[in-house]
Amino acid sequence: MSLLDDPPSTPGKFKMEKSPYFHRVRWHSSLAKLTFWSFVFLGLIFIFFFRSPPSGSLPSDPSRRSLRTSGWGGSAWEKRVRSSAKVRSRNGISVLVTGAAGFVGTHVSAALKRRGDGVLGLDNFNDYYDPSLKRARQALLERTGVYIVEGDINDSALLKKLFEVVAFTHVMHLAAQAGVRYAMENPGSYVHSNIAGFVNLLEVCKSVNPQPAIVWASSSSVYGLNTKVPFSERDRTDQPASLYAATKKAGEEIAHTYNHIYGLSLTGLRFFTVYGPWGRPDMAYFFFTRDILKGKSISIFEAANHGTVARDFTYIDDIVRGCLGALDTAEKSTGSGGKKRRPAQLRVFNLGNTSPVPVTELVSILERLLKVKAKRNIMKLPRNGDVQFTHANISLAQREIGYKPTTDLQTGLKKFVRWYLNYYSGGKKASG
Ligand SMILES: O=C(O)[C@H]1O[C@H](OP(=O)(O)OP(=O)(O)OC[C@H]2O[C@@H](n3ccc(=O)[nH]c3=O)[C@H](O)[C@@H]2O)[C@H](O)[C@@H](O)[C@H]1O
Repeated sequence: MSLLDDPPSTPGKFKMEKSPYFHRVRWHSSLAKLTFWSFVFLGLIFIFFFRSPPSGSLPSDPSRRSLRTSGWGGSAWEKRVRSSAKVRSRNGISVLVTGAAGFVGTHVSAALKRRGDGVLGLDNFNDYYDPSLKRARQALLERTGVYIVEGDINDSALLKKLFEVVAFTHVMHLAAQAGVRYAMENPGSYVHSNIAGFVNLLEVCKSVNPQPAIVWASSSSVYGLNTKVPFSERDRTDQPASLYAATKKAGEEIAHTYNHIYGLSLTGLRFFTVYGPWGRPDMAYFFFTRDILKGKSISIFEAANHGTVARDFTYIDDIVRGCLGALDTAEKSTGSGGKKRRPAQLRVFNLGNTSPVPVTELVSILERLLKVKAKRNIMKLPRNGDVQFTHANISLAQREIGYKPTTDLQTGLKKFVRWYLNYYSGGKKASG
C-alpha cells in the first residue's frame, strides 16, 4: 500500500515525508491532485449556478433536519399572499406569523383570521416532530383562508419579498427551535433558528418602510436556576439551565439592541409550558398520553430527596388571548430606512397560569381522562436542561395587555384528550 493510499492521520506519521520514495511519487501526485481539485471546483460552479433554486435559497446548515423550501414568487403566488394578508375588518392589522404551522402559530393565526385581521403564515415544516401534524394544521388554516408560505426565517430574499408584496403592520414571530432537552442533541438547530433566524428577521424588519411592530415568543426557561417564586419579569435571567433557554435569553438581548438602534417596537412573551389540542408531540403531556394508551411505561422526573417537579402549565386559548393582547397594545416602530426617529416600545411579559401543578398530578389527571392506569417509572431529574419548577407572576401582563388565564389543567387536558383521541383515531399514528 502506498503512502497516498494511506494518508497520514497523526503527526507521528508525517515523519514518513522524509522517505525518498515519497519524493519520487510527489510530482505525479501533484498532477493528480491538480486534476482532482479542478474537477471539484468545476463541479461546485455547476451546482452553484445551475442547481440552486431560482427563488432564494437556504444557507447550508448540517444541523437542520429535512428542511425544504418550495418555490416562491410569480404573480399567482403574490396574489395568494396578498389575499391571505388582506385585512377584512375595520381597524384590523396585517400580520406575518412565522412558525404558523407550529402549535401556537396555528392557533394564533386562526384567531387573528377569525376577527378579520390579515394573516400570512411562514413555516419551514422541519421534521423536529412529525411533519404530518404540521401539514394537518396547515390544512386547517387553509380552510380558514390563511396561506402558509413554505420557507425559512433565515431566507432574507424571501422575507424581503414578503414585505414587498404586503406592508405588514405586525410580525408575530413564533418560528423557533423548541424543546429543552433536545438542545443537547442538536445545539446547532437552536443557534440556527433562535439566534441567526431571529437576527435575520429583525434585519429585514428594521429596513422596511413602514417597520412592523414585532411580538415574539421568548420562554419561561429564561428564569433558569432562579429560585425566587413566582417568577417576575424583574427577576434575574442570567442563569439559563439549557442551551434552549440561553438562546431565548439571547433573543431578549438581541431585541433590546434592535429596539435601541433601529426603533423597532418589540414585545417578548415568556410562555410557560403551553399545552392543548394540536399540541407538540415532543412535550410530556402529549407523549405521556400516547404512551399511557399504548401501555408503555412513562418516566416521571423527581428532584433530589424526592422533591416535586412542577410546571405552570398554560392552556393554549389563554396564550392566544395573551398574544392578541400583545399585538393590540403594541405601539408602532419608530424608525425608517434603518434609522430610529425616537425611542420605541420594548416589553417583556410572562404568560403563565399562576398555578404550578406537579408532574405526578398531570399524570393522574391523564389517567382519569384516558381511563388507563399509567406505568410510572420515577426517575431522577436528568441534568439536561430541565428545571425543577416554574411559576409565573402575571400581574404585569394583566395590567398592560389585559392577560387573564381562565383554564385550569383538568379542563385544558380534557380538551386536549378529546382532540387527541379524535385526531389519532382513523389511522393516524402519534409519533415524534
Ligand atoms: O415553558 C417553557 O418555556 C418551555 O415549556 C416546555 O418545556 P417543559 O416545561 O420542560 O415541558 P415538557 O418537556 O413538556 O415537560 C413538562 C414537565 O414534565 C417533566 N418530564 C418531561 C419528560 C419526561 O419524560 N418526564 C418528565 O417528568 C419535565 O421535567 C417537566 O417538569 C417546552 O417544551 C419548551 O419548548 C418551552 O417552551
